[in-house]
Amino acid sequence: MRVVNLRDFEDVAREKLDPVFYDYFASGAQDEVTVAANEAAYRRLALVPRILRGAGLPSLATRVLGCAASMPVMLAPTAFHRLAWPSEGEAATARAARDAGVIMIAAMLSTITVEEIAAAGGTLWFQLYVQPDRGFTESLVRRAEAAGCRALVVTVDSPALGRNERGDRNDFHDLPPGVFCANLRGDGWSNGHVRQVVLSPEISWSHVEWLREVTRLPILLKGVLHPEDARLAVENGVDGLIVSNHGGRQLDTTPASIDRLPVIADAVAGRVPLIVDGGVRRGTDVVKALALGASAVAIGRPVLWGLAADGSEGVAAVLALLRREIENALTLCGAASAGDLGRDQVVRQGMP
Ligand SMILES: Cc1cc2nc3c(=O)[nH]c(=O)nc-3n(C[C@H](O)[C@H](O)[C@H](O)COP(=O)(O)O)c2cc1C
Ligand SMILES: O=C(O)C(=O)c1ccccc1
Repeated sequence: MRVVNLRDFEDVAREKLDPVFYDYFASGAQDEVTVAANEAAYRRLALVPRILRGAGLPSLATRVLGCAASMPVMLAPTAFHRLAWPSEGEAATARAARDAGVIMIAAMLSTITVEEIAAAGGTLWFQLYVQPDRGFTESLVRRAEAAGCRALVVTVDSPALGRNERGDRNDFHDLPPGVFCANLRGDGWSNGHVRQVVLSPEISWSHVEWLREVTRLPILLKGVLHPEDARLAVENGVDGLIVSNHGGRQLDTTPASIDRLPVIADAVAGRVPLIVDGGVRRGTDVVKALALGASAVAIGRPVLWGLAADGSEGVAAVLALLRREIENALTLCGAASAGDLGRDQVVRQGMP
């Protein structure tokens, strides 16, 4: 099959993957209302091009929290890459990210260690699920720092695990033999089994305050949907926000993340950069997010589809396709860069 866009990669991946692993990657919580909503919301937004601006070819390069990126797209943290590409897992993903010049957010629940991921040499941020054991949490932060990670992404939409019914039907509750949560192994605390990860309802702003003391890395909160929480985050010294519903995998029936971006952008009023993820599949989706106030987007599943299809080269192909689409969409919008886009260039389809 000839692969010409990001969605095509899902078809290739579905053919190659163990159906249980495919379901793990593709699925969301319960009725998967939010999974569908994330993509549907982009379709309901319309782009209004400006004309005759003589913008020339657009420039995609950007900086987010001091990190240079060749385009405003990063790799969202996703667990368990060795389920998609058993031989190398996250190492293959990290090479593609490095070669494309994009930021990879390494998941705490990676199947090789953060040090092994960092060995690729690209720009890495580290995603953390705060564990009730503060000593253990701090040791993870120190490892991420020592490995050269440039920001800490604290996932805050997971006071419990979402109810994944495809996983229940498939009886998929732990990793296959030989695959582990590599960062959680070998210090006596854990042997790397998924069940030992605590998604705790006790995590609160006090943990964010504590992390602020523990590390000098920029801290982003991932999974913000309420503007009041965005305001509180800024007041608590957070450096950036990821507007996200976890790709519809946590609380089902949350709004599409792109539909929350404008209210959150109003609440933070430019004080910290915003990243949005969930349902980004097209260059036009990226342009809509940028016009509505995002500094960058993050992509989750498309990276896993590329990885499952062809390892590092598959991820590289996904990023190359998306880059071309963003360039094309910006050009057709009359914009020389993201900064040229106005919020007035995104309207609701069907509205004037
Ligand atoms: C298979 C899979 C595993 C994920 N694992 C994590 C994780 O460990 N930590 C986290 O913060 N988000 C995790 N996410 C959520 C992603 O970071 C991101 O929010 C989401 O995938 C974006 O939606 P998209 O897949 O539609 O691009 C995961 C998502 C998927 C699909
Ligand atoms: O699958 C996920 O989305 C995820 O974030 C997660 C959380 C806990 C264990 C495994 C994966």
